[in-house]
Amino acid sequence: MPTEHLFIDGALAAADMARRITVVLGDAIAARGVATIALSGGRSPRPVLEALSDAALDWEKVVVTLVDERWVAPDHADSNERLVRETLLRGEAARARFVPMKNGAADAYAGQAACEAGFAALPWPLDIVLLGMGEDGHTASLFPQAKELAEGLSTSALTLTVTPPAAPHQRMSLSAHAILKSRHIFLQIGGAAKKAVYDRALAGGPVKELPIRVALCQHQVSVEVWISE
Ligand SMILES: O=C1O[C@H](COP(=O)(O)O)[C@@H](O)[C@H](O)[C@H]1O
Repeated sequence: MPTEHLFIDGALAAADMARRITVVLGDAIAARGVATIALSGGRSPRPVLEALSDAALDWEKVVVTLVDERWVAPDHADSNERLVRETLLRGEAARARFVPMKNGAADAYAGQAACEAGFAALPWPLDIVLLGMGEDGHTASLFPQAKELAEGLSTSALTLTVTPPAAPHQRMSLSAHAILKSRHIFLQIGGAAKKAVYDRALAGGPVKELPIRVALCQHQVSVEVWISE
């Protein structure tokens, strides 16, 4: 079972999560000289990343990358790289090394090999994989109904290309294998609708219907969940 941190307010949850991330990254630097974190996109992480940006960390020793990315230019409004650059990689935190998922290839399928090579060169296991969840139960870009979902759940590669069935843009995503090859999984669940999906995912059912189960229902890596109303 995941460890749950319960908050009445999303801002308090975000501040607490940022504090916990700071501790884990600081401990990683002390133990191994480097700390690694993979971040999700979407709306949920914004306040966490803004708070984390002010953390007193040796940012030169921090590697920041992504859990998933939309195949759009890095200045596009839907770009997760843009989100991370605008919210986290400011001030002292700009000294962190950012490893993007998007590269210069014409599309995500053509860019897959270079993306995988970039991830293979990271120091594994990653210290933190910060996940979000959609109301359809997707996490990273592992979408229910996606034709690539079976691959995402079974491949030994770290990344894969996904065309979401009902969301815009081709995506790059961490595979389930990569998500579980981390020291800590942190998950944000904000609002009643997501909480209901989260509860359903904990209760059971096939991973292909609620892919978030891949992170929640396993014994490989510790999971902490920040839940807010
Ligand atoms: O498409 C995505 O959605 C999920 C959830 O996003 P949110 O806006 O509801 O927080 C996100 O975790 C994932 O990284 C993103 O690409």
